[in-house]
Amino acid sequence: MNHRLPAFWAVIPAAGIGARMAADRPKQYLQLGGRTILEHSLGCFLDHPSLKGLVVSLAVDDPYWPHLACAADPRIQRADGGSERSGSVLNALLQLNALGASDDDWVLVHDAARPNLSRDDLDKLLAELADDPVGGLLAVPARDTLKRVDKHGRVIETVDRSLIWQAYTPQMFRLGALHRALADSLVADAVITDEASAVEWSGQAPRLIEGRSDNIKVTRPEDLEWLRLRWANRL
Ligand SMILES: Nc1ccn([C@@H]2O[C@H](COP(=O)(O)OP(=O)(O)OP(=O)(O)O)[C@@H](O)[C@H]2O)c(=O)n1
Ligand SMILES: C[C@](O)(CO)[C@H](O)COP(=O)(O)O
Repeated sequence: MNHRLPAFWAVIPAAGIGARMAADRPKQYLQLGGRTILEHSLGCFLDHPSLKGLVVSLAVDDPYWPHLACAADPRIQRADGGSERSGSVLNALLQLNALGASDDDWVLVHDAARPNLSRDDLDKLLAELADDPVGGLLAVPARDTLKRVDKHGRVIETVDRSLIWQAYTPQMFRLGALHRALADSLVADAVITDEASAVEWSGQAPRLIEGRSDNIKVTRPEDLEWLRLRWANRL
C-alpha cells in the first residue's frame, strides 16, 4: 500500500429530502449524539490535514444550514443542489473549478447521510488509490444470501454473491474525469446513482476498496435508531 496520502477536495451532496426517512426535516439535519448527521459527515474531512477545501450542495431554500457552526468555516463553499444526487454533485464540481481546482486534483464525494465514516477508512481509500489511474470507492462485500425475485416477490433464483459488493462513499476520482463522466452520462440520460456509475458509463473500471460495513447511509428510521444506540454506548 502507498502510505503517502494525496491532497484532495471533498464534495458533500446534502440536498436530498429524505423521503424514505419521512422525518420532520431532511435526514441530514436530524440529531445524532449532540450534532446533526451532516456535521458528523463533514467532520471526518474537516479534521483531515490533506483537505484542500470542501463544497457542500444544499437545497436552494435550505433553512437549516445557516444555524450550524460549520456554516462559517472558510474552508466550506456552498453549491446549489440539483433535482437528483448526480446534479448536486455536478454543481459542486463546477464550484471546485471556480475555486481553482485543476483537472488532475483528487475529489472525494461523500453522502451527507453517512455520518459514521472512520478516519482509518478514509486514509485507507486515499492511500490505496493515490497512484491509481482511474480511482475508486469504499465498498463492502455482500454478506447475506441474495435472491432474484419476480415482480410479485417470489424467488426466481439464489444469486452467486461471490462477486457482488455494495457501493459506499467516499468515492474518489480525478476532478476532470469525474466532471466529464457525470456531465456526459446525464446528457445521455443514463441511470447514475453514484460517481462510480458515471465513470463506468465512460468506459473506465473504478477499483473497490473494502471498508467497514458500519459506514452506513441513513436511509430509513431504523438506521438512525441503530446509530444512536452505537453513539450512546460510546459515551
Ligand atoms: N437531489 C439530491 C438527492 C440526494 N442528495 C444527497 O445524496 C445523498 C444520498 O442520497 P439518499 O440517501 O437517496 O438521500 P435522499 O435523496 O435525501 O433520500 P430519499 O431518496 O429517501 O429521498 C444524501 O446525502 C442526499 O442529501 C443530494 O444532494 N441531492
Ligand atoms: C451513492 C450511494 O450512497 C452509494 O451507495 C447511493 O447510491 C446513493 O443513495 P440511493 O439510495 O441509491 O439514492
